[in-house]
Amino acid sequence: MGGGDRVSVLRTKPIKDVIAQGEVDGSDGQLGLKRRLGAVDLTGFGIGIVIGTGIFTLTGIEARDSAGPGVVISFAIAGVVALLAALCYAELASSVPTAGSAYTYAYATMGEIVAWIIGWDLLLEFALGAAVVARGWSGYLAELLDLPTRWFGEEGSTVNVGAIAIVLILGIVAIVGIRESARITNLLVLVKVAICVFVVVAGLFFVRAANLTPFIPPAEPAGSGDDGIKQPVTQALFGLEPSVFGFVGVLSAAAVVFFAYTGFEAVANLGEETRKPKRDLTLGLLGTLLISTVLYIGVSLVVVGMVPYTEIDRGAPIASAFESVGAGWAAVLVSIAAVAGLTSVILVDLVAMGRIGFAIARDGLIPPSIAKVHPRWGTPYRISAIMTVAVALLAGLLPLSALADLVSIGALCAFVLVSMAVPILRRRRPDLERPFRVPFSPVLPIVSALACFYLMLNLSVETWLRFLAWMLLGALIYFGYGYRRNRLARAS
Ligand SMILES: NC(=[NH2+])NCCC[C@H](N)C(=O)O
Repeated sequence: MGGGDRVSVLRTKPIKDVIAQGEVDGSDGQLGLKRRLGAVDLTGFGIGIVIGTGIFTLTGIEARDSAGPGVVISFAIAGVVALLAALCYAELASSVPTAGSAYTYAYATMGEIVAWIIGWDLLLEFALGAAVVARGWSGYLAELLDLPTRWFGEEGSTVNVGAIAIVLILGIVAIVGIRESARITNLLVLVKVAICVFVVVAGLFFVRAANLTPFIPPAEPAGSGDDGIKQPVTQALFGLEPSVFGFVGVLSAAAVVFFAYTGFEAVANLGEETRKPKRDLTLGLLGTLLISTVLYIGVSLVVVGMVPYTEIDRGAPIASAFESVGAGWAAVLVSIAAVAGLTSVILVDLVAMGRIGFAIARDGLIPPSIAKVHPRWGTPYRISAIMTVAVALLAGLLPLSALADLVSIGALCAFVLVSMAVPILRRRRPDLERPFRVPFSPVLPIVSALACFYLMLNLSVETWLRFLAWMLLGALIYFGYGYRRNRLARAS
């Protein structure tokens, strides 16, 4: 199944090459990473990147503007869709452990151009994920410590010093070592998960049934806000009347809060650094998703149960819910959890981003010299350093909060393709060893792809246009460089 007999943009990378590449040991000094992680570390990285801005801010906005207490159902729906994608990831990651995740699976199944599209898409998701959250981190810290918004705030700051600083510091941690990154991530995860559990348990005492009825407020026409390129693609395509609340509101909130689940795929990028990848990648991916879904449902239920949805705070819904019942001290804890959460999200985004870039550069689709692994730290330090600086500049100079949807569309696009890769790989390489198998294939992977695509259609026309612009830039780079210069092209 080599590429030589195919139109070259569709050439595929033989699966045995993919596996051999992943097994190169970093200690040879060459293009290989070192195996230093176990199942707990992987789950730590997963929860590290998942629980962050989403639960701490989107809960309030979506409950108030779109779903009411039904936002709990939105979190559950988004969690189920993410879980379907995670099952598909688990099958591919455990049978073909790599640093490139979706990019590499596509290279082995759907061909080079699709691989490049996913790789380029993942770079967008992870780089922008880090930048958007760094911006939020800075704003949160400014509020907590009363820092000047000129340098730290979201609005009106020219150069966001806080965002640049946090990206550079965490970028250095990511470069210095995967063990160091794992230790810090695990610590931050412990803090935020403990506080989330506390929020759920303590919050239950303040839940009032009256706040939860009606659970899904009746649908009503939306205000005039969502016109033109701001409207969801579904609405633009099918001419649906814009409405909020009701079941439609719950669904559109599910598309937005999906952001809160994005990032778990980062675990699949650590396949070459895991000691027992065949077992632990599955545990890491599914463990992350199960724990996060339970916590999200618990936290959102408590928030809408404590405060009438019409009065929920848009900026800091959880902290102010506790303030409103006179437990202001709990609000401090919640702020600590938020800062810990956002910090770990940025760190894991930077770690994963380096692995994706590493895998692409190793294949020569971008210059292979930047894939070099540091002899002592065992990390792809060149590509990580280049991308960290790029992310710091982005986060420092651009008001990014509007771009969070671009992170979601990037994740969803990868999920669609990963889901499709599962049945394709089963037919092409039927006797590959598969430590984990998605149940009910191909039905479940197809449902997963359709559900992710449906959520993509719920994002705005504007987001789609930006996404297409990024892809166009990618096409220029591919045909200008990678198409001719990559390893498979040179070998044929
Ligand atoms: N690669 C990413 N998708 N990064 C962003 C992760 C955002 C995270 N799920 C949150 O709620 O804050």
